[in-house]
Amino acid sequence: MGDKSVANLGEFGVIQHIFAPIQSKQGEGVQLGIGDDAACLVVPRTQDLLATTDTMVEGIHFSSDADPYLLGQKALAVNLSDIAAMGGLPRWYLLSMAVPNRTSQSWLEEFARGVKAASEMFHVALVGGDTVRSNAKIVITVQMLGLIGQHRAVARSGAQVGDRLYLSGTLGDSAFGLAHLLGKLPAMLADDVSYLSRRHHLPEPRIQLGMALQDAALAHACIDVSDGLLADLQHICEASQVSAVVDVEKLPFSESAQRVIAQYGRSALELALTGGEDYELLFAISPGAADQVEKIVHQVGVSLVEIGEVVGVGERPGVVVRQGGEVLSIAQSGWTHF
Ligand SMILES: Nc1ncnc2c1ncn2[C@@H]1O[C@H](COP(=O)(O)OP(=O)(O)OP(=O)(O)O)[C@@H](O)[C@H]1O
Ligand SMILES: Cc1ncc(C[n+]2csc(CCOP(=O)(O)O)c2C)c(N)n1
Ligand SMILES: [Mg+2]
Repeated sequence: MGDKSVANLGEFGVIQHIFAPIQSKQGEGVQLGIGDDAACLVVPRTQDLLATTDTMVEGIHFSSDADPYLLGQKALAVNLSDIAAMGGLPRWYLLSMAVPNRTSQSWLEEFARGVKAASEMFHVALVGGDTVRSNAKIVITVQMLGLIGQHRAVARSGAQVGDRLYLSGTLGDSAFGLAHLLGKLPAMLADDVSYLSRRHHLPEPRIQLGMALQDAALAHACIDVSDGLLADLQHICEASQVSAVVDVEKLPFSESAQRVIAQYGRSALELALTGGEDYELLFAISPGAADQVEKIVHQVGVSLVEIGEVVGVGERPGVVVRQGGEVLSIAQSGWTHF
């Protein structure tokens, strides 16, 4: 197909030749999939349905020269991460694209190859979508549907005073990778650039962790860190009507991130806490449940560290960051679109 534009294929050509082949066989629980006016899905009687959506816009969520294969994987990963944060099992998804005429067929094919790779890796089935022309930028929307036991969804609103706050994986890698790509934080070792930019382009949705926490009824509240640790912790605080204290000394940083912070100091530290797109799980558990956390670490093979605690609400819900006994004042808590 070379570098011909998608305009050569036409709307139904794009669906038939590029998107439909992502789903080569009927997914489990799919009564009607791609090709009808709506998909028809079988939700088992004993389960609740989780539904989430995330949009990615060229120039806002990814640069025009981003690798379409990785972008396809990321479009799914950010949605899978939201299902993970609820403790559910992702099952089905819809994919909607607004595509300008200038887009090449090979770009779209690579994108679809990335979507297919992620959907096979995480066992989710494409059941529909929408394909339209854009007069400017590429816009990608995924809606992810998942299943969870009845009334078992882990909300943001259950954090209790005295709870310990835990974070999976490491913090700030994605923000550092992006900053370097955008020409900020230029001084980095080549190995760090490749690790950090990979963490930016290819987040790992913590599905097994979310399900294990839910299964053990361990997390009182959970959120995935997409806007930044401080912003997303603030969301838990507001939903739960509590406040939180985070200790910088406890935060988990990768070796690459530690080198960036050593090089750039306070501004890099603030970026790690506020940059976002970590797609790690942040959750609150009872102070007596630390042993169970260790079991889950072994079960799912993802590191979990205690980063702070839940405190009384005070005047209003808020997050305090402490370092060496002092309170750090950080102006921006995370990413906002407007
Ligand atoms: N246009 C909208 N209409 C209805 N609900 C919306 C709309 N935009 C966002 N929401 C809802 O508001 C809540 C917060 O949305 P937000 O997009 O910040 O989710 P998030 O998981 O915190 O972030 P991310 O978008 O990075 O996944 C979610 O419950 C979402 O479904
Ligand atoms: C080119 C480019 N510039 C900036 C960013 C950073 N960025 C965009 S959206 C977002 C938060 C999550 O989005 P949402 O809340 O929409 O899920 C972040 C941190 C990027 N990824 N690419
Ligand atoms: Mg989320």
